[in-house]
Amino acid sequence: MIIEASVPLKLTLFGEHAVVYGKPAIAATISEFLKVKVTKSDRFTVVSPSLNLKGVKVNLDDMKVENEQVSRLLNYVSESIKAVGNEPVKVEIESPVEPSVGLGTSAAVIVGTIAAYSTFLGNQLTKEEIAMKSHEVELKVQGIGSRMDTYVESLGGIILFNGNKEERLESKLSFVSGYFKRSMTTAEMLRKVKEFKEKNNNLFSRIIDSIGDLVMEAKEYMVNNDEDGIGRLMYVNHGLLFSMGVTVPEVDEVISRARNVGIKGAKISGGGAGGSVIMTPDPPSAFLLRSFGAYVINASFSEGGVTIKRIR
Ligand SMILES: Nc1ncnc2c1ncn2[C@@H]1O[C@H](COP(=O)(O)OP(=O)(O)OP(=O)(O)O)[C@@H](O)[C@H]1O
Ligand SMILES: C[C@@](O)(CCO)CC(=O)[O-]
Ligand SMILES: [Mg+2]
Repeated sequence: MIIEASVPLKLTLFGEHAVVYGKPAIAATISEFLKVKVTKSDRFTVVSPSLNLKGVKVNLDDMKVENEQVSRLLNYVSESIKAVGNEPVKVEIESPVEPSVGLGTSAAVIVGTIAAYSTFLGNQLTKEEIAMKSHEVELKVQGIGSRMDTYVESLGGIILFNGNKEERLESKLSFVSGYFKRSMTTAEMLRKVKEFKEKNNNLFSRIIDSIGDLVMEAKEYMVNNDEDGIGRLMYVNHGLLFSMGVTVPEVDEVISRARNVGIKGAKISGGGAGGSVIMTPDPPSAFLLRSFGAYVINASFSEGGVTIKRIR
């Protein structure tokens, strides 16, 4: 039997990082999908051609991986397997993008593995159950993190996260997105933001309060399809992320240039330190991203979240 889960990647439209400290945020699934295939096997194996390990196949028997770098790359997969069962399987991951680009690849690996492996074991979970289990795994591996990425990729759509509530949003707005090489993973950036918080507690509170306020304003602009309003807030959100050290010069340059050439809005999307950048869909947006070396992706919104099918 072969089970395949297809998981949409996501954009964080507003509120990344602040959401980890209880502030609202908006995320949306896009039309790029990561696939996880689970097949019967006599030993645990993970195959992921997009992981830059020069074609190494890793044997996860006993869930022990000797090489530390490999272990770090695979711990989202191995912890997801452990959360579901212990019957040996081969897990194959096929990603449309490189790992760690701010598009929720970590969440997609977890959601896909949990969805496919639990179905393989005859225990089909609801999307809410997949979301909940996936968040536990992401938190365990990263140490810090919100439920936003795992939830939106499990259920799909445009979702406002506000405290422990989720609100589905309808909007005709669209975004252009491209990603840059990252200098650190989201887990590392989350620790950096925590250090910033510890050194600047009052300031940090005021910055994330402002992010929270602009997210609630952005919600109104989203549902009213107001691209000018959304664009203005994208630059403000980016500036507040800059102030906490979440951005890198290459990305700040492209955002600055975007404003200079009249693009309505631009900001990073996701964990930062490079990674994904989103812009309003003005004529020069995709060209500008490419001219700065970004890889442009299909950022049109998708609905429905994770899908699971039996291949054989
Ligand atoms: N194709 C893949 N195969 C196996 N593991 C992957 C794959 N893609 C991502 N991962 C895992 O996810 C990690 C990257 O997670 P990270 O949170 O840094 O990026 P992201 O989820 O794309 O960004 P963000 O959380 O900001 O949206 C990788 O180090 C690896 O452990
Ligand atoms: C940076 C962050 O806010 C979004 C990453 O996509 C982390 C999280 O919410 O767990
Ligand atoms: Mg992630």
